[in-house]
Order: sequence, then structure tokens, then C-alpha cells
Amino acid sequence: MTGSAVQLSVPTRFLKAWIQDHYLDRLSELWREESGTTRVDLVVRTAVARTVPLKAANAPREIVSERPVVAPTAAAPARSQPVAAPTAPASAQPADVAAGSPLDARLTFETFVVGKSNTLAHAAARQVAEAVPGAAPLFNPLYMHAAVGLGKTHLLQAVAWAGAARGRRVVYLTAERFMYGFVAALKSHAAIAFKDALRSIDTLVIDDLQFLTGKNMQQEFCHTLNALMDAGRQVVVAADRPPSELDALDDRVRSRLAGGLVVELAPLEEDLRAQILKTRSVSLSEQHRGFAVPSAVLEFLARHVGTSGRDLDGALNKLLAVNKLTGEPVTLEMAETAVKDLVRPCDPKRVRVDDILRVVAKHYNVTRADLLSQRRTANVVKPRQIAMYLAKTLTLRSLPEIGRRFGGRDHTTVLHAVRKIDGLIATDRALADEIETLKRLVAE
Ligand SMILES: Nc1ncnc2c1ncn2[C@@H]1O[C@H](COP(=O)(O)OP(=O)(O)OP(=O)(O)O)[C@@H](O)[C@H]1O
Repeated sequence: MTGSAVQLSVPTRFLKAWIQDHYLDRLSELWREESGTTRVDLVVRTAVARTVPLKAANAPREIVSERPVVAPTAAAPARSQPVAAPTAPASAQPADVAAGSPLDARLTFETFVVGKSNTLAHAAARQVAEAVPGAAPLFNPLYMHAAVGLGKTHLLQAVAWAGAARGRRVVYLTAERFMYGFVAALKSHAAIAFKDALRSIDTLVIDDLQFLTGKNMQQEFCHTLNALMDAGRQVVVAADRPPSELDALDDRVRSRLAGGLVVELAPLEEDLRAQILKTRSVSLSEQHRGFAVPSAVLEFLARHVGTSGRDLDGALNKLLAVNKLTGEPVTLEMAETAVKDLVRPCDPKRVRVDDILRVVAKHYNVTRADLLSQRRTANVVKPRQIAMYLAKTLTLRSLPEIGRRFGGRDHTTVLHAVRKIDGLIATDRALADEIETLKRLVAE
């Protein structure tokens, strides 16, 4: 703090811009109230965040990582840390680089949702994290791979948190950070200290291994891997492809990586996406008064937005932003417009309004013509509303389009039907089950 100004540092330019755009006024106000400071300056840190060097043998058991802490608010932008180029400022100490900065507090086993596509990876990660300290590792290295946004980093950080909670010394590094540390060590003639720092830990967690390049780097990584594994320490690695496809890697490194347990995280299936969305939206609602995402919207997102966790985060963040900035409550209509650009271009099975009319008519023993007619008897009105609801949630058709397909009705009639059924599903378990059955029948 200097005179009337306070300087706050953040690890990335992205974070600086985000805070500047969204929180600077609030921050300035709080500082003014607390200390009379009139100006808040944001700067980007150039060196590593930690100041306590990692002391090999007698350091307190702790967890260290190079990713920034993200306050547990899902309103924050999607986590994607711009990676540091593997060139280090001369002032960076190798031991500091090996230590890195804290982990993302949200990425734990408690917040990881398990489904068909990630059961094995989750079980293996848990097993590794919860092994008795000192016991010989069961799967070593544990190698997890998946396409982007399917939960690799989340699982790796969960391993790191859980391992540290059990008293293990865990280091979490991306491959880039590993390279950065090595270059820093070479520059400051402290390569031995760097190696010692890394080799004295219990669990080494390396993320984004596909970015490990350069012969020297690979050699160094291979030595570290061998040293740790030969000493019975656990190594956990994640990459965007299996070891056999890491073309840039030396054969020896590849075979060492493939020699433990290799598990894949598949694209998140719809049920899992729905579950993740539900969990996230609950925590968003807790953090932002007045923000609520109806279940029909969550279903719509689970069905139509992409198959990665990042797509889901993006969709919810978009709804939150629109809700906060315009005050518009989250409805199917609002969501449809807000996430238009995030909707998958081609759905594996395109549901047609005709399929819905056929299935609903058969199920309720009415005719297709009844559903499209102007008749208002109860035995026709409810199936018609259910059919409209299904048309809205299972297809990408707009309300006016659906109105036209249902005997030329107005879009407000469709909206009324969608809201009505949505409300009933929340309180009527039997109806909710019935609609699930209809959805399955329509999808067949
Ligand atoms: N099973 C899950 N349960 C809860 N959240 C999940 C799950 N899978 C993914 N996510 C969330 O999706 C987002 C992206 O996940 P993550 O960063 O772990 O992906 P990744 O596989 O490491 O991707 P990349 O290769 O791009 O680094 C995160 O917010 C993460 O918490």
C-alpha cells in the first residue's frame, strides 16, 4: 500500500481484466470504507505466487500447486489458466517454482459427480488418494486421459486435496510449469535443488502432459518419474490422449507411463450432465439471491448444450449473466436465446414434433387430430399440454413454431402449457415419471 493507493496482484492478465471489469468498483469502495484508500491498482504478478520455498525433508506436510485459487463462485469465468511460457525470470527460485500456488478450492471429490463415463477413473483416483500413507502404490503411475473439459483437472486436483488431507506431501504441476521450473533451475544454476525438491515429495500430479516438449525436458521428466516411482512414491498424470498417441514423447517415457493404470474419461452422458448442472445451479442459487434455474431449463441444457463440463459451466454462467444484467428470470424461452451459440449443431437423434404427437396420442388413448383440435375436454387438454411441453424440451423449435404445429395456436398458449407442466412435475411424482417414460418412448 502506498499513500492513497493500494496495489493488488493477480496471477494472470485474464484475471486482472475480469476483476477490473466486474469487481473494481466494489473493491475500491470496500478499501475506501476500511482504510480511506482512494485507489486500487491491479497488477499481474510476473513471478510465482508462493514465497515459502519448498524444503525437501522437513517441510510441513502441505499441498502445493501452480494453478490459481478460484474463489468458490461459479460466476467466475470458466477456469482456463493461460499457460506460462517455459521461460523463467532470472529471479524465480527453482524451489519456488516446484512449489507453485494453491489449488482451486472447488475441485474436490465432494464436487465431482460420478456417472457411467467416469466411474473407473473416479474409482482409481479415489483409491490412489486414499491409500494409506507409506503403502506401496497400487496403480503407478495412474494415467487419465480424455478430450477437453471432461474432468481430468478436476480429478487430479481432487487427488491432490485428498492426498494432502491424509498427510501426504503433494505437488500439482502442469507440464508447462514443470518445464518452466526446469528452465528456471538451469538459469539459476540450481537444477539439483529443483530435482531434489521434486523428488522428495509423496505424490506428483502432472496435468496436460501432452504439452511436455523438448528432449531435455522429457529426459528430466523421465528421471523424475523413475526416481519417484522407484522410491515407491505415487505419480498421477493426465493428458488429452493415451500414452501411445503422445507422439512427441520418447519411447521410454511412453512405456513407463503406459505401465501403470491407463483410464479414459468418456464424454459426459446426458444423465451425468443433468446431475452436474443441477449441482452447479444449486450452488449458484445459494450465491446469487434470486437466481434459480427451473428443472425444465436444466433438462434443456443437459440435452442440447455440448458434452463437456466446460460447456455446462459456460451455459450456466451465460444464464447467470443475462439474469444479473437484465433482471430477466431464467425460463426456457430466456435460456433458449441466451445459450443459442452454445447449442450443439447436430443432435444425435433429432426428435420431431410428429413423433411426440404420435407417442402422446397413443399413450393417452386419444387421436392425433384430438391433440391438434380446439376441443377443451380434460382428457384432451392435459395430453395436449404434455405434448407441447415435450416439443419445447425435446426439440429446438421456438414457441411460435410449436404453436403452429399444434393446430395454429398462439405462442402464449404453448408457453402456458410448458409452465403448467413444469410446475406440475415439481410436485407430482407420478406425472414426472410418466413424462420420463414418454421421453424415452419418443427417443426410441
Ligand atoms: N464429473 C464431473 N463432476 C463435476 N464437475 C465436472 C465433472 N466433469 C467435469 N466437470 C467440470 O467441468 C469443467 C471442466 O473440467 P476440467 O477442467 O477438469 O476438464 P479437463 O478434462 O481437465 O479439460 P482440459 O483438458 O481442457 O484441461 C470444470 O469446471 C469441472 O469442475
